[in-house]
Amino acid sequence: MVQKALGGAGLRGQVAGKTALCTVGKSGSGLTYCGYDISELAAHATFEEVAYLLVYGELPTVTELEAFNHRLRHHRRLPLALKEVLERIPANAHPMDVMRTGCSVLGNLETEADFSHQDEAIERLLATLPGILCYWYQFSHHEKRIETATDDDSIGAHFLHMLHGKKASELHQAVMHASLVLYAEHEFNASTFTARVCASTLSDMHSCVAAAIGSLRGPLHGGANEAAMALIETMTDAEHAEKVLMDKLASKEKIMGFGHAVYRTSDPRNAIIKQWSKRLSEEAESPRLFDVSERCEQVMWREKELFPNADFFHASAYHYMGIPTKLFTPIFVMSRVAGWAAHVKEQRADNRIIRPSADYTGPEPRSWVPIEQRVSAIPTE
Ligand SMILES: CC(=O)SCCNC(=O)CCNC(=O)[C@H](O)C(C)(C)COP(=O)(O)OP(=O)(O)OC[C@H]1O[C@@H](n2cnc3c(N)ncnc32)[C@H](O)[C@@H]1OP(=O)(O)O
Ligand SMILES: O=C([O-])CC(=O)C(=O)O
Repeated sequence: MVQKALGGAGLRGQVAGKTALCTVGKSGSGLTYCGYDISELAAHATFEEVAYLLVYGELPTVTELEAFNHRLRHHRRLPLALKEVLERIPANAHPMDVMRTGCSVLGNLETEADFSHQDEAIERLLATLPGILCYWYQFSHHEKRIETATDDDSIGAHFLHMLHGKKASELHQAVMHASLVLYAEHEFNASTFTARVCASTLSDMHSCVAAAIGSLRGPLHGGANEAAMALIETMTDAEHAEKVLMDKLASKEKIMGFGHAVYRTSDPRNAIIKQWSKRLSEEAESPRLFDVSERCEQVMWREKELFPNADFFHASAYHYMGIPTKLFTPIFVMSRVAGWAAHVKEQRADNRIIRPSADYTGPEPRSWVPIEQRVSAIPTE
């Protein structure tokens, strides 16, 4: 017998499986990765340490981290065939489509032979996704064929180096670490659940990650950081921000970067990225974007009791680092691939195909009608 869906639309509140990777909103607003609080990880860990924690289950020792970092640096070079595909993707393509295609092409060229090679596939994806994005971006926008094998110590610094053509400052490297740590993992969010559904069919790692990229692309999920930027850049100052938001709320528009499916009072990642955005605004001596964002936060709480999620202050932070808006969501991919891959491993380790049921809402059984006797159901003009 089909059970009626608990928790209503969107499977909200339903437990759909087990994970040892992450808790979201357990104490109302908390977030942990493998038992470590997000505020501690964002303050002390590099992104690579967090990726290691997720993929291998424990924080690395000094030797393990050195070896991991070495492998990630060593694997940055893109295969020629992948570069040739990237060169054919036009400049007006959506960069998330570039990421999805890049992941897919890599899967063709370096197919995960069997699950005993999953860690190699994961490390290669972590190492190459920034290069896939920047190689396409620089070629399609500036006709430059860049070298994707930089000697930067971290994935964040490596990305900024390829994007700007010079080494990133200490501050920008620190912001990238925090940002990538914050985005790395979030339990059964839409894109991770997509990856797990794909993994549950015993599919390969690249298919799981490509499917997850497709889910992350939408503005209700990862795409919200770009949509938030599109909103705040229209705001000339805090007073104007107030007016824009009040008009939008009056016309029942959704404000991207606010609200959450699980957290009820705050998203713990917000306070952290907000602090970094403030630091960057001070460095840039350009407070407008930070000020309008802060006013948005006040208005949304006052009017709707909605709070900024991880995406909202990421918009101003990334903008202050000179990152083009359309590259915001792909950065989320560079980070979340660690979480997706960890979930794929977890699913594979204790698998049963994910196949829920549906409440049927269609017509009662009816008789077959031969085509010549059918009356069109489409209204004529
Ligand atoms: C990293 C991430 O993926 S974080 C999420 C990024 N996404 C966004 O920022 C997009 C904007 N936010 C949203 O669309 C939603 O808040 C989601 C998708 C994140 C969560 O959706 P839900 O779980 O369905 O939201 P929830 O049930 O809390 O919504 C409650 C009410 O608040 C409203 N609401 C929720 N978010 C917003 C918002 N950003 N702006 C205006 N109203 C909102 C809903 O429309 C709903 O109103 P209703 O009861 O009159 O229909
Ligand atoms: O958990 C969610 O639904 C969305 C989210 O914040 C994330 O994936 O980081």
